Amino acid sequence: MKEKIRIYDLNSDLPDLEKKVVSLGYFDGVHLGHQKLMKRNVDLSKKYGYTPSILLFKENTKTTVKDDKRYLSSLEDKVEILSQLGIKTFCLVNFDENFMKLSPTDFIKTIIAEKLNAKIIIVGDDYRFGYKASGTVDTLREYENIFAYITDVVDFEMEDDHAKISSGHLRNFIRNGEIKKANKYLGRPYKIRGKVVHGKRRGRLLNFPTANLDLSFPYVIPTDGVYLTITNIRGKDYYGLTNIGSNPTFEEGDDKKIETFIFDFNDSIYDEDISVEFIEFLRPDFKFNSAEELIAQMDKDKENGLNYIEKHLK
Ligand SMILES: Cc1cc2nc3c(=O)[nH]c(=O)nc-3n(C[C@H](O)[C@H](O)[C@H](O)COP(=O)(O)O)c2cc1C
Ligand SMILES: Nc1ncnc2c1ncn2[C@@H]1O[C@H](COP(=O)(O)OP(=O)(O)O)[C@@H](O)[C@H]1O
Repeated sequence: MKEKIRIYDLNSDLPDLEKKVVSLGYFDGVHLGHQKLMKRNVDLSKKYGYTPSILLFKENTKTTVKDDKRYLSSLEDKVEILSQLGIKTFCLVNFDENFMKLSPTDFIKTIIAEKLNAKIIIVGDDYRFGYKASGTVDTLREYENIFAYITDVVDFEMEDDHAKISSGHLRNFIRNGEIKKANKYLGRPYKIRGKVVHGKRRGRLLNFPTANLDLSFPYVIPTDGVYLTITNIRGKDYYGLTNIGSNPTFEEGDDKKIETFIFDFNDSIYDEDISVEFIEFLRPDFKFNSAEELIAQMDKDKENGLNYIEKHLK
């Protein structure tokens, strides 16, 4: 069932005076740590009769990601996942010059108090805000009485080696092909979206047609190799094998491609929007000596994929 949500644009809509519990952060990937904040948000909203809400940026120009300009989730992905967790009002703001220049106290006064009418603010321990990220949890606490809100700080969720779960770690796990580990801390399979585009039309000749994906967003791309995946087409899920690489058997130095051979599927899906969820890394990408050797390996990949589904996913 689709959750009923509301979008409130801070740059163009009139201030929304509904009393809110607001989670603050960037929330790339909406991982288990982020999910803990949302659970707290929803619980407190229920208890006090406020609206479970979140403040998100309209653009993906977060400066703290530094040179790392790829992300785990688009705004659309975040809204989908967060609404399933019970967030009802999505407050969106441009991450522009004006916003970046707000001092911590101006951020509290204009954004938290005047525009959001936040009664409870939910953040993680390391939350920073305002010009040059100079505002901290202590700053939030300092102004609670003046602006009539309270600050609720949620503990970190930990990885098995006692590091805190972080979007940065998850981006690295995915880049290294450590899909299972990433999925564990995401709390769901890593998912990318895009449109199906034309390739070299070789797949059909090999008896392994592949849907080539043109990403709809600068997603973090898993390391080259073959993965067991779930492709969603027109609302239906299909298992399949996704190859990430530049087809070294056939061509050198070509652009990287993300292409999926979908099990039990036989239809034209050019130009359609699909999503691909990564379940398991099966093997690295190789340069084979011939198309026949590649086909023999793809047959084995299919068998391995089907065995994995039988053993772990049924
Ligand atoms: C399961 C699977 C595994 C693949 N593994 C490799 C590989 O190891 N090396 C390689 O050069 N190409 C690999 N490919 C990619 C094929 O070369 C590619 O699908 C084929 O050239 C078709 O390209 P096209 O979509 O442009 O028609 C793999 C494709 C699939 C579906
Ligand atoms: N089982 C399948 N898996 C992937 N694509 C399929 C499948 N069956 C049909 N198709 C269609 O065939 C196309 C892939 O054929 P292929 O010969 O690899 O062409 P291209 O090089 O243009 O990707 C896909 O984009 C899709 O429209």
